[in-house]
Amino acid sequence: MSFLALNHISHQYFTEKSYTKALDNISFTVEEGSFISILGPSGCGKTTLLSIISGLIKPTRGEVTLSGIKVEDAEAEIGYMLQQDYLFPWKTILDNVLIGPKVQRKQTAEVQEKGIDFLKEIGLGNVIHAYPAELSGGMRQRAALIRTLITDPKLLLLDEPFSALDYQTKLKLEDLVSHLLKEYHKTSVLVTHDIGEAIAMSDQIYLMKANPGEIAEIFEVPIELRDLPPFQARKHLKYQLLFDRIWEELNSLENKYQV
Ligand SMILES: Nc1ncnc2c1ncn2[C@@H]1O[C@H](COP(=O)(O)OP(=O)(O)OP(=O)(O)O)[C@@H](O)[C@H]1O
Repeated sequence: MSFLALNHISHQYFTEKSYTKALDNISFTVEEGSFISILGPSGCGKTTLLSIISGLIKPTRGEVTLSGIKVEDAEAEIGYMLQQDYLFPWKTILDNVLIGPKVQRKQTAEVQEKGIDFLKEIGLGNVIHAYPAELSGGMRQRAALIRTLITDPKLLLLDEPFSALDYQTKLKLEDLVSHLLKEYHKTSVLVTHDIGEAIAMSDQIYLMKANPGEIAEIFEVPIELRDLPPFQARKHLKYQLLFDRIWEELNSLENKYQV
């Protein structure tokens, strides 16, 4: 049985005057512990696909399963990291991290210790009692990741989590996030516009085309790159070769479909 399986997903948005065929017949599977990226031009349906994987949107056709269970029934197993951190400004970093366990009534001393350990591991040990406004954007995103990981989700959905950060912070955070996700053997799906980020972080890259949204091509990231931290992977010759292939494919898709 596949860990994550998308079976013939199609989705249409209906408005009063028109309808948009956002996704057409998308099927693929993701292995447990792997990291995949969904890459594509604006409007190709990346966010729609991620919302369907999360169970937030029910597709017009098809279904998504997580360990054989429909995602709508596996909500607790799915964690998110979004472009905005959505930390509560009136709560300390530690209290923000412990929101999930609190809501689930699982806020034990052990969980609190786990939260503190996680925060130390990601370099936030000295700000656990600070408030979000006292932290930089990169620090807040790190706290948001820990808030997600503390509930131990089976699947992590990352929706452009680094796109609001400055370039240097983004590169540092890619390394930290990648390290943590590998250490805890998480399965992750990243949506991004950034070819370099997709290559540096993923095992596979699903390139989408628009109108309607379909998987145009799947790129396997060379094993030599997967074993490296993203920052190091970016310096590898195979990174550059794959970057060029994806760049060309994206350009030809844009010319073909006038995106
Ligand atoms: N709520 C909605 N109602 C109607 N049409 C929608 C809705 N959400 C998205 N669409 C349309 O569906 C298509 C896919 O949109 P989606 O936001 O999933 O693309 P995307 O690849 O995530 O775009 P971007 O990279 O710009 O965020 C687009 O044509 C968009 O206009």
